[in-house]
Amino acid sequence: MINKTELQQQLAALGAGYRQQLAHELPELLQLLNEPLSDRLRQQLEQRLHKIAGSAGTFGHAELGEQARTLELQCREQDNLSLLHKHLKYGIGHMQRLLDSTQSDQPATPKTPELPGSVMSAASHRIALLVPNNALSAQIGNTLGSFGYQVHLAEQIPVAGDDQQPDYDALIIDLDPLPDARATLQQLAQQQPTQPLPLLAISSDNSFELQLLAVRAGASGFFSKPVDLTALENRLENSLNSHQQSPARVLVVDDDEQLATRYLTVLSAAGMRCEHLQDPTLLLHTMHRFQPDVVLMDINMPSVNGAELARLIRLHDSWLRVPVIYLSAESDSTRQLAALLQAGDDFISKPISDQRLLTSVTARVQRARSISQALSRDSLTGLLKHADIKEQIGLECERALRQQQPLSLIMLDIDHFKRVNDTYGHAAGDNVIRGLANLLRQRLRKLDRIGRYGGEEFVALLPNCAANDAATVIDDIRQSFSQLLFSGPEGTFQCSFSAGIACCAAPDWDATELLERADQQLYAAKHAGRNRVILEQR
Ligand SMILES: Nc1nc2c(ncn2[C@@H]2O[C@H](COP(=O)(O)OP(=O)(O)OP(=O)(O)O)[C@@H](O)[C@H]2O)c(=O)[nH]1
Repeated sequence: MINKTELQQQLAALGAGYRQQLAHELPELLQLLNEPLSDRLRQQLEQRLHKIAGSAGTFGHAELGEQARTLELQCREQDNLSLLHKHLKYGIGHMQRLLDSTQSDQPATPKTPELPGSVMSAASHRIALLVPNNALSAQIGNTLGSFGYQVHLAEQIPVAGDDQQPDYDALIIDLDPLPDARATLQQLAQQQPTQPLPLLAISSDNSFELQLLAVRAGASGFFSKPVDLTALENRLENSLNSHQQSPARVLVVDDDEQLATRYLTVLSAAGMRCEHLQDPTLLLHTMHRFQPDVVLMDINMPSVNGAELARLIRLHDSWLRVPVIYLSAESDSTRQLAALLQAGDDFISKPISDQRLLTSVTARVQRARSISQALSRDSLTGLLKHADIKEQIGLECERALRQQQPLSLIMLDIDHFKRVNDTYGHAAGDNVIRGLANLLRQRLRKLDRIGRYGGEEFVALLPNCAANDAATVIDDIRQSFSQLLFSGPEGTFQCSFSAGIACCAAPDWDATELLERADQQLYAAKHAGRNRVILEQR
């Protein structure tokens, strides 16, 4: 991701290019007015003014853009051609003067947009622990360590560095031993950066007042004592996930190359992945290849209009969840509504400021992602549902065969889970399921696929991973899981799981029965006494 200075330089270069283009375009428009105004000429002028009206504001020439919009409307509505001719001549001359009044070596650059916090990679998260009680801090440290977090003990509130980026990803704080918990929370509230990092507070004081102070300090979790450690880890993971999502993917469909480049520069600088599509005939191919989270669509393009393209996207079930936002210089609200009725989700009128563009796209992506998550993910664990993980098995097998790489499939089942439910209750059982799901997610790689296959049964797919390596990884996770302490009404308890592994690899690439083969190994592990991993021998 580029920094603020680089972004400013890039925007300044784009602004200079745009200014140069206007410096050619305006005299050309004036030249056209040397001829009498025909219907064809009037149409041509309307289109060219429309383009300026939609872009000038974005490049910092707001007044010039408004003048272009007024003239565009006059081209559309004024029947008296000689009067129109006079208005156009005067108006375009005024635009020329406005352009001249901005220094060519200092292009009118709009305010640089605020960049959201940096997007983290999948690397293990660093957690600062301000928990002076040794026993509690050891319990939390051990549990989080099992989940793969790097835990650091802090003696005082970690202070953000000069660049406002603290060297930890989340803070867990026990308020009880502090001399003044309220003052500490107030101090935290004051030093919050624009995008606060996850904060989890622990206290035996459950009062409304303290919880409110915690919220003001940016807390995303509040835990009473005794602390339910797996619930704490679960909240930590959710907070980190919403804080550090993978970059948004934005497809910009616009025939105006300069404007599209500016959108791409602004959005990319905020960490988004962007593509510009100029040739509408490549739309379906690009959607398929790039898989955008959101499409920004121009309305008026030479060969096809944006509403038609939005309808084309909506013909396909797999893209129903992708929002289409029209970015258009169309100011007529009846036409805007007509475009929305055909397809599409929102309308943003050009010119659009960089900040508004960023905010609109970010909000749309977040909403589309949470809807998609709710539809395809299991609500208890956030893992893929049965049908989705089965689909992934098919896709990953095809990919493994194509790339001639091994693919390991692991089936896991929690041992004697009925007994857990019967002894500690269904809610405690749910906590165990969630704990195993989080452990798998934290310890496996980003490219691995994990699904909840049945009640307490899970499937993990490890691409480009040989059977022996998969066995080592999952056995390590098995040991960590068996050491986790879960909380029930009668006190704490521990659980274990059994796992079976099958792999398709050279020279045998048969992937069709992979799931069944892993299931047989799982059955063998249960039969051999549980709490073990059995690898298919071939
Ligand atoms: N708490 C909770 N329990 C569930 C859920 N889904 C399934 N279960 C329970 O999981 C238990 C599974 O029990 P069994 O299939 O008999 O197996 P087990 O007791 O785990 O024994 P082994 O697999 O042989 O080690 C059943 O009691 C289900 O009711 C869930 O979402 N939450």
